[in-house]
Amino acid sequence: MSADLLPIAIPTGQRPAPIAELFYSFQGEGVNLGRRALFVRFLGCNLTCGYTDAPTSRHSPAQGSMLCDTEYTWNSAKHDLSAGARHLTPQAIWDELIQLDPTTADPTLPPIDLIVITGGEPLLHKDAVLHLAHQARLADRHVEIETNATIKPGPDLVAAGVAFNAGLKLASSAVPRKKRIKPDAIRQLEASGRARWKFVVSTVDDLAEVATLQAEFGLTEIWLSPEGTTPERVMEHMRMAAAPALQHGWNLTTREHVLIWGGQRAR
Ligand SMILES: Nc1nc2[nH]cc(C(=O)O)c2c(=O)[nH]1
Ligand code: SF4
Ligand SMILES: [Mg+2]
Repeated sequence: MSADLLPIAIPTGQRPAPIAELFYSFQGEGVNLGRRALFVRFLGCNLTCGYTDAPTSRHSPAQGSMLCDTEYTWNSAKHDLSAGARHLTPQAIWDELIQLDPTTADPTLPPIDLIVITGGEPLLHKDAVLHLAHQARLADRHVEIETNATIKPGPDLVAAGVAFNAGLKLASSAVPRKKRIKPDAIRQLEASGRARWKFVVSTVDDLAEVATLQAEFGLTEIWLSPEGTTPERVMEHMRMAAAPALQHGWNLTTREHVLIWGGQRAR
């Protein structure tokens, strides 16, 4: 980890935050694809991908083709959010992560140097995320935050040295543009120099919108990610996106956990 970062001040805020799951897997997407990682998944999201508004019943039909693959973190009309969820202080989250790390039980194993913080939208729980980022830095582990890029990360989190997998949502999510495109947040993330822009794609219309957003906001590092919770859909959308990605100078990730485990939770 680079030594040019600001000094660390561990915040004292230890308000409990809602956790959907903690798990150990491979980072299934992006620049660290295939690396072993410890995952923190927070509950709650400020968007409703697949729906224009928060669904009111379990039968509310989806309006978008891009569906959220973790509806169990926010869609209370369809899921009992309290089932299996826990409220943990940021330090308790960190302590459990360390217990999940197989290196803790067997120090002969190579250490896990990556922590992935996801949701839902993890930046709704910024104090907890900041605490985890500081602890990770002290332990010389990298942090990637999977965010929907609608919330400004703030200078503290940027100074903590985390990377942002900034998953801007497209029209195919059915979320109104005003809610999913927040120019100030996008600019702050881009200016941090630590944002990789991730777009979940399944159609050529999605690709055209990626090009428009890239030009509008001057996004530098773009990753396409194939929509889907089955290996077949992931492969179909990778094949659709491959040639345009090469042509535009975009990277293309797979979703390794879907190829291996389909849509299973905590994988
Ligand atoms: N293995 C694995 N890698 C992931 N990368 C980002 C994930 C996410 O849900 O944000 C994810 C996930 O759910 N599983
Ligand atoms: S931003 Fe992510 S977690 Fe939130 S609804 Fe959209 S896909 Fe789901
Ligand atoms: Mg996922």
